[in-house]
Amino acid sequence: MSNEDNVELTDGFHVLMDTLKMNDIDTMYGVVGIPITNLARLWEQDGQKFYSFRHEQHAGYAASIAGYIQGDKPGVCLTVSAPGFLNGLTALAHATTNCFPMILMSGSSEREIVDLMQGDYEEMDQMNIARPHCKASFRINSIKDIPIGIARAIRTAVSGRPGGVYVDLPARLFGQTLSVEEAKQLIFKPVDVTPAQIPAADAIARAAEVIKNAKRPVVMLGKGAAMAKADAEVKAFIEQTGIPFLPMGMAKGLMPDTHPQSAAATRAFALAQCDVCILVGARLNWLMQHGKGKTWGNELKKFVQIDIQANEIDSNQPIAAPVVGDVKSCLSLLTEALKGAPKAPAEWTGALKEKVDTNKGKLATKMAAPVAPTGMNYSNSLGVLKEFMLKNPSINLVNEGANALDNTRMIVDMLEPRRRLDSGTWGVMGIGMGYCVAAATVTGDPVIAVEGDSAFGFSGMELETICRYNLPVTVIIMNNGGIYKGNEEDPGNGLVSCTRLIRGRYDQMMEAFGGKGYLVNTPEELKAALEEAVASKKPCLINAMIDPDAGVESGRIKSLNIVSKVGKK
Ligand SMILES: Cc1ncc(Cn2c(C)c(CCOP(=O)(O)OP(=O)(O)O)sc2=O)c(N)n1
Ligand SMILES: [Mg+2]
Repeated sequence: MSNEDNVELTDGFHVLMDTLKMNDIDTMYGVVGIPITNLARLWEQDGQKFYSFRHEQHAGYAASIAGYIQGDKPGVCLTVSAPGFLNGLTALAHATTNCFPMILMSGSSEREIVDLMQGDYEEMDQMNIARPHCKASFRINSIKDIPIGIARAIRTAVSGRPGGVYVDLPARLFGQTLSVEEAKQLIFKPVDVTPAQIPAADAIARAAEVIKNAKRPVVMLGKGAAMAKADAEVKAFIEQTGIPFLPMGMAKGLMPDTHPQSAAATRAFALAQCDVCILVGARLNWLMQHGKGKTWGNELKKFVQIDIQANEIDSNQPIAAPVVGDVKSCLSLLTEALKGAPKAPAEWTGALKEKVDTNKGKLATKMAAPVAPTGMNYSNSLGVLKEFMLKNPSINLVNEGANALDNTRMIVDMLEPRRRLDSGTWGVMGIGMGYCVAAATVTGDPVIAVEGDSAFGFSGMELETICRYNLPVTVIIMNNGGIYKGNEEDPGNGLVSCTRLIRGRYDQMMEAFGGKGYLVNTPEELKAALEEAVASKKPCLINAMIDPDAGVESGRIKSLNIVSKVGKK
């Protein structure tokens, strides 16, 4: 395109696309509509990937977990203005809470109309609405600012503690033009967006001293260590020190769950009895009972905390040895400082090993239990998946629900890092199908999703998306016919229990979109279906009928559900 001076021109669409490509971004997840449909069309015509979803929240979850898996590059979600932006905002907040690097880009109304509240099409002050829910919120008003605006968004999303960034794109920006020459001068790739952040020498010395004097140390591995891809550094530290480790949900597989130093099978005993806990990219939040109470033996432990965010230190408990920096740098230096130090005391590691072996024996008995007439339970069904994943470790495992989440996390061992992708810090329901699309498209590996039947309901329509892109995804519905359980009595007066669901034929839902559905009632049927489904590399859904009475209310966080003191009035 050129103007009367015969100068070759480009426009906002192409400067944005060229800037994203310059930063190795070749994929967007989203839902098209005014004013971004033609951006998505041009993006695909340029040979880039656009995964078109049925709801922006799931496109956003896909972008959030794509960022987590990639680590040094954010996932990108593109939405229309106002309602589309708001649908994506939950996922942006989820990314920020979980420290996943993600960019939400939404088309928007023009400032002058929004600021005078003159009633534009889908009018909303999106940049300011997003700001409290993400690391940063930018608006790009001029075509010349696109390169620096995207560079800022990428660096903010991936550097330091990663998180979500919002980029507001007023519709008129796309129609602005600029000479191709000038655009070439402006477009750049930011240098070193995830710089090493080296901890202070005295912090390393202090932490090494605390660890050397520990009688009953334990390491807690968080998803921050998994996302940092500190696989080698974690292995070296754990094996040189001999210290037992506990992985948080998404850190499973960073060290194989079958490793002899894993204390996961006796987490409660390890946390209550330890005297020093070394937090590696893990926060002392609600998932760890804030580092206090009976979980921790009702006594203050000595904490060593490795975290890239300085103000995470002392968030819940005093930290005896804070080590602020990136996980790789911190662990390498700490391992060096501990060279030659005695390993963790055999008395402690032996006591843990004994407990681990006992608890694993109990679980094995539960997994081998015969199926009751009322259906499989979580143990004898997930025992099948446990065996399958041990034989096929390079499969992405997506997981959400309550009992479906807690039991899968406890029963199914992970052998590889960044393969277990779950509800994360918020315990949000609805991440399932979006995560499946991203895990399959980012890694190219098969995906298995273990879904509570209620959790699946939040994103179930994206089965059509999964079928449209013919992705190697096997969804297992743990169908107990309810939220937590499926047998709660109806309250009478023709009302239906608030926790009950239809124990439906989700397998037929998958068949409706051309995928393969299986209905299974026994572990044997589940095993056969799982093997066939994953081998097919096609979209499949296994509807696993689970005893409605098998679960417990709210999994292991029942205490968070306040119960009325006055009962029914
Ligand atoms: C967005 C959202 N809504 C509601 C909830 C509350 N919730 C809900 C609705 C869950 C579903 C539990 O039922 P399920 O069928 O998925 O799993 P199980 O029946 O196997 O426990 S777990 C849970 O915390 C949530 N965490 N997130
Ligand atoms: Mg359920």
